Amino acid sequence: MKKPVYMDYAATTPVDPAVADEMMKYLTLDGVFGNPASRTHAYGWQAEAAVEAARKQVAGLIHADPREIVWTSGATESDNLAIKGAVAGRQGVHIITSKIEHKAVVDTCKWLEHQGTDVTWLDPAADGTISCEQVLDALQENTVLVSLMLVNNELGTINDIAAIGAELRQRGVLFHVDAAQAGGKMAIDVGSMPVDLLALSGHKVYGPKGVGALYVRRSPDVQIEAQIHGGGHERGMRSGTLPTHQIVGMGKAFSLAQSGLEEEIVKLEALRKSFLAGLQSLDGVSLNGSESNRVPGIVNLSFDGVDAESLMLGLRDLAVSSGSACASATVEPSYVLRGIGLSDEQAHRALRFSFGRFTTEEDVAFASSQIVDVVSRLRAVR
Ligand SMILES: Cc1ncc(COP(=O)(O)O)c(C=O)c1O
Repeated sequence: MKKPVYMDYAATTPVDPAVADEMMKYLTLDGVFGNPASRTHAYGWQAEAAVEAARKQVAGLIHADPREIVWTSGATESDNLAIKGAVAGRQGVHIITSKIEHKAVVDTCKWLEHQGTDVTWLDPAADGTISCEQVLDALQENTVLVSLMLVNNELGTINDIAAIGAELRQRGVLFHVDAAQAGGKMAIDVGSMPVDLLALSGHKVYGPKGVGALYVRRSPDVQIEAQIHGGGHERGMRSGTLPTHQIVGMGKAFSLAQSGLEEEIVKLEALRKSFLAGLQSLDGVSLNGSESNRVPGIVNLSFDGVDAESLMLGLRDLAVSSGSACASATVEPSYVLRGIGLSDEQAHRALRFSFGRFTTEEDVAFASSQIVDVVSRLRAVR
């Protein structure tokens, strides 16, 4: 069976072949399979050296000090560690987040809310962004943390994290940023972006699933409570034997992302233009989220008069996502699209198309022609 054209890079990316090759060297007896925490023999030392080299590569992409990188199992865990770790043991505190964060942040903040933490849930503007003023207006004397995403996973929109961070730094409020969808898609420099905690994921950047990192600023020094206890790995912040092959994979993936970043952005911008140009013959198509403040590889579109579920069924030769979560038998409209002001009906008409490193001009031309055909057909039988 011919595989559908993959247009769901925001869900996950294929592992780059160069990354897979590198990972294979860290698994078997003839490779570096030791436990990086084994201090008594060369097997451990070699594994530890590989982990530290990868730490440098991941730090490199965001211009951090390698000592500021804590390995985790993915951005979900990084978000949990950052948010719970910043609030742990503090009574009567207040935190701020938005209604369109990823579930890893939303559900973590809801859990804290149930434990008694006061949470302000900001409403984004219709373009999908949160403004500096909104954050400043929501601050209270007891605010200890703000958590916002850099790039929204459903819309591809970018928040002005540098401006918000500068204000929060002045006021001594910790700033956590979920950058899972930003890594490898835009330049990130923690030198000019005053954030304290920043979550990254391996599998969104052509690395393996099941590995991620949390950037924890050293200057000024940020203290968080560990959420997983055990052998005291990662300077006590996250215990558990480090998965050398996963970490080496994430390191290689991040170094490829760094060296190819500019070229990749140019390529994705061109693909996006071609994709949208291919849809020009259709009317009643609207882009969800800001026109300009966005990464090029994620495009969320609503099609007037067409239900996204039917559209997806018609687009059998494309792998896309609706951004809706299936809860039991009913398909809930995306809370992100509802969050930017779309009605349930409008949210049900949206699909997310995301492309990446291995997408070709032929792929996007095929995708847009399929969309034109299926949307026209569905509209004709209304
Ligand atoms: C914005 C955002 N945050 C967090 C996550 C969770 O990342 P992971 O799959 O590495 O746990 C994702 C992945 O979908 C995401 O898009």
